[in-house]
Amino acid sequence: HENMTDTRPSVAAASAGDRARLDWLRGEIRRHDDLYYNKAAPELSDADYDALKRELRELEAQHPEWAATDSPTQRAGVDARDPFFAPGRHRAPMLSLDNTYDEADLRAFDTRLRAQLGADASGLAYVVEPKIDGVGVSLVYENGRLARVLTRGDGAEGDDITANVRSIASLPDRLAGAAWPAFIEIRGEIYIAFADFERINAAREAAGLELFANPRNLAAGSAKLHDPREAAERRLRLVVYGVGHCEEPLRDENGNRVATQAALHGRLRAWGLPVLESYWPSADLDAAWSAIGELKKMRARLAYPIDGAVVKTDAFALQQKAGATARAPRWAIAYKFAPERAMTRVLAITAQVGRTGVVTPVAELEPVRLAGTTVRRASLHNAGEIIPVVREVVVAKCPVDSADYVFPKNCPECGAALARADGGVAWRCPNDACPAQVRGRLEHFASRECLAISGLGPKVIARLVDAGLARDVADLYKLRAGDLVKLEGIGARSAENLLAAVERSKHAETWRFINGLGLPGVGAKNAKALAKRFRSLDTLARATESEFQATSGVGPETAKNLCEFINKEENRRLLEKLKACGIKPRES
Ligand SMILES: NC(=O)c1ccc[n+]([C@@H]2O[C@H](COP(=O)([O-])OP(=O)(O)OC[C@H]3O[C@@H](n4cnc5c(N)ncnc54)[C@H](O)[C@@H]3O)[C@@H](O)[C@H]2O)c1
Ligand SMILES: [Zn+2]
Repeated sequence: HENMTDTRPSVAAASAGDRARLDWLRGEIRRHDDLYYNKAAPELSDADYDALKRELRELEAQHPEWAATDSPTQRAGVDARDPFFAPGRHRAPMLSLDNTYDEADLRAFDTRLRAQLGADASGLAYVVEPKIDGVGVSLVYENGRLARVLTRGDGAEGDDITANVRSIASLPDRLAGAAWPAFIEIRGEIYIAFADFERINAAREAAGLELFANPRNLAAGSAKLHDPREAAERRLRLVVYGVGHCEEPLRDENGNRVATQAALHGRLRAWGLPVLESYWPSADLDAAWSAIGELKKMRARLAYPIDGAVVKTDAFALQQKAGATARAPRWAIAYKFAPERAMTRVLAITAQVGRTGVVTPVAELEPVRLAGTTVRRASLHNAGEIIPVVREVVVAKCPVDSADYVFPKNCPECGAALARADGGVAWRCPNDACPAQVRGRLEHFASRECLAISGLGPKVIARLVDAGLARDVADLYKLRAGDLVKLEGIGARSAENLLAAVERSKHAETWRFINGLGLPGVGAKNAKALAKRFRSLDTLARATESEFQATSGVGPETAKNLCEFINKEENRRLLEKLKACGIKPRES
């Protein structure tokens, strides 16, 4: 799979090759940044992403003549801004952290820092903290009162998400005790506990909604919801670990200066803020390294998901002396844990057919604990921190009679011969009437980002399709109570509720229908842009390729595919059928 999609030139090539590789890396990293920050749909695990970034950094170091201020290595990772929220300026910039997966790098960080500090290096000690895998936030307290909570944004200006985090019980409206400065930015992390992550994903699975890839994605998405009540249901949590700008020197209740990171944790706690469960004051890097080992061992027992450790210079005076680049402080580094691995038995491999007919193999596993969750299934295709992936076959452990897995030649649902599009890597079921595809299209249509039809989850949809009551999305509008109650598990009451929800959806916004139709290359964002441009489904159905291309966010490839899609006979018929069923999308 990787080899087939990978068109990058070989690393071994000489200077011209280096330049090509560098350009490829910059483009590829930008693409993954967009997927991660703007679409919340990363294709790579963080470890794989960080490896690309590291390679780019090394190439740029070897070739200073190719430096560019707009290179992805020069920016603090931008978490996308949303104009829905009021902007808020940070008094001290919110930076990123340099990171590594490698002990030697960590030691090089110590050597570098000592060289920079010169004579002061004799006083260098560290604090090791867990690196919480959530969303960085800045809590601004004015005269002891919470004034606002900002996201990192581009580091200089973030989004004011105060309304969404008000529901966090551990976030005090007033700082406790006294001796708080008139103005202070407190830095911390918003996160989602594993238990809540699993609860929310289970509910989403039952409702036929798309799952969140990991707790960090869920936290990021929840912090930016446009409805504070909905955000409250996600049960966001908070932990704080630092200070940004502060109007006056920090003091404890006895008037003594707070001069170290370790002492700061005590101060934050005294103010009634939720602090780290554990942190490790470490006299030198050896001590820090063994602290990291301890942290790793207790990883699964912590209240928050973590992706590594942060090693920070303890003394504020030395932090100041070391300073920061535009991207990250020089006095701290993140040591990230490589994705966890565990060995288990593959019980079976099932081939799943998606909404567009693409067939993907999934390994059914003997349940195994990994990264704090129980893993029962793993993709044989994808990658990602929590989305489990099979990395290696332990041949020595295979039973003697085990046989190679043979990818099916026919669709496991309808038996049609699988086909591969020209140049594509995916095998597809070519049968548009394939029950798996029909179910997939209906699930997508009913999902929250589309028509949001409550009560129409995967189970109900499977029954409708099995009973022949729904062959396409328009059939949903022809359902009758009499037919529904004949289905297993559907009573008169739920039939009535379902029909009411279906009826309501007739008047949903145009973009929801556009998204629900499953146009190639179109998600919620593009659907909104298309709705804005064409206003009605009728106009959209008459659009030309160049009109599609003039829509913001639609590239030439998507424009071509859209044109093909709307001109296909069966899609035209579906639109006519939807109209005949009385749908009346409203502009929004
Ligand atoms: N998978 C992908 O395609 C993809 C794409 C882009 C970025 N990413 C990931 O996103 C990350 C880049 O984001 P980033 O710049 O925010 O870096 P980061 O998240 O790796 O580290 C910086 C952040 O750590 C947080 N943090 C947690 N605990 C902390 C503590 N105890 N002390 C201080 N800070 C703490 C802070 O919010 C800080 O902003 C990278 O690790 C990268 O792997 C992945
Ligand atoms: Zn099929």
